[in-house]
Amino acid sequence: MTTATTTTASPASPVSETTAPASPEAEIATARERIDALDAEIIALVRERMAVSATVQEARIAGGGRRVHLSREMEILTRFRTELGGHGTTLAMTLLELSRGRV
Ligand SMILES: C=C(O[C@@H]1C=C(C(=O)O)C=C[C@H]1O)C(=O)O
Repeated sequence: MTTATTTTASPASPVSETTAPASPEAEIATARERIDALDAEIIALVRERMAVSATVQEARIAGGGRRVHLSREMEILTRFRTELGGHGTTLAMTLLELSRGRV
């Protein structure tokens, strides 16, 4: 006969209770490693975005259209502003300039 095992939910905690508190220096070093990893991912994503954007632009130009599509850019600017505020607009403008050059 099998007996049911009961599990006790542990309280949500971002830090293990068995781990001693890290020194400020160790905490900073760990956080900076994560920042460096995130930055590497962001840079790879920006490069991928530039390549995908170039595909769209080349297809449109091959079809007789223009490189720039302003209403689509407005959608992107609005999304970034909605999510991130004024700096989101700045970030989106930089991404657009990286992706299609200066207009
Ligand atoms: C990639 C496109 O072409 C251009 C580049 C854009 C972008 O990088 O997001 C957006 C609009 C266009 O100016 C598109 O129309 O989707």
